[in-house]
Amino acid sequence: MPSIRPRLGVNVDHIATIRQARGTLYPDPVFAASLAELAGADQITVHLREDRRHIQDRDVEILRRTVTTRLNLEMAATEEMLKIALDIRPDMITLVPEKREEQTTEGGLSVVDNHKRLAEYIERVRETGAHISLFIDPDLAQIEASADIGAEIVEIHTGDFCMAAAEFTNTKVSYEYDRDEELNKLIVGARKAAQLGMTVAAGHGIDYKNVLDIAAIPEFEEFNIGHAIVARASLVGFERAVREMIDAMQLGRNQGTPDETRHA
Ligand SMILES: CC(=O)[C@@H](O)[C@H](O)COP(=O)(O)O
Ligand SMILES: NCC(=O)COP(=O)(O)O
Repeated sequence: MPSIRPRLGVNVDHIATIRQARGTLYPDPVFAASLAELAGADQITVHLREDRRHIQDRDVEILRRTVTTRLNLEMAATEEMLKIALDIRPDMITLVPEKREEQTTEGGLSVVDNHKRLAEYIERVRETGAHISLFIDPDLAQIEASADIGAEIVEIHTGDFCMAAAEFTNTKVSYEYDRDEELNKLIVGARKAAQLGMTVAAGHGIDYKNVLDIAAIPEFEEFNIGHAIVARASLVGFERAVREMIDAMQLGRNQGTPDETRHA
């Protein structure tokens, strides 16, 4: 496998989280997106949540006009979001599950349980002309169901592995997961999705350390990373934070996954 680094989609949601915390006009996720692109980001990702807790409609509208790479709109599979997507026409749409009360996205879409509804919804999303991605858990049944309903891309939820890989955390969740088991799910899931002909992306909870093992998995062509980059940017600056993530992704990709960890 070539050691070309995966594409980086920089998620600027949490720049908007800081802005919304005080109801100010700053910091502006639009400016952050431009800085990310200047630093080498391949894509800008935003999640327009139904409760508008961070990204606002105005952000998506301006980003559509200013992003020069690719705009990836994450959204719930609702009528309201479809209308916005048809108006905005992002380059890529990632369908994600959403719960109002969650602190952050807790799991992937259940394509298995919502097969018919999602298949019909995807057909309507195609009218936007966007590439369509489904955010799913590293679960073989979900991956097969995604291919079955015609997903071009799947973004595999890396959150459980990232929690398991966390050495220090202020939550107890990390201890519920086994690191190697979770990594193996990503390896096997990414391989399966690629075999089924889908482009494979990774996202959620990825930081400067755990990215090394995930980027080593050659089937992952794209990463969407937000919280860790925004957190680092608050201390070292946005462009540097993006460049350091790109370097870490390249390092991980170069190191590769040892064959003995690639269980079928
Ligand atoms: C779908 C996903 O993993 C990200 O978009 C994540 O949702 C970032 O935003 P939140 O922190 O609001 O969940
Ligand atoms: N889809 C995942 C994403 O866009 C960013 O998630 P996170 O890095 O903020 O956890």
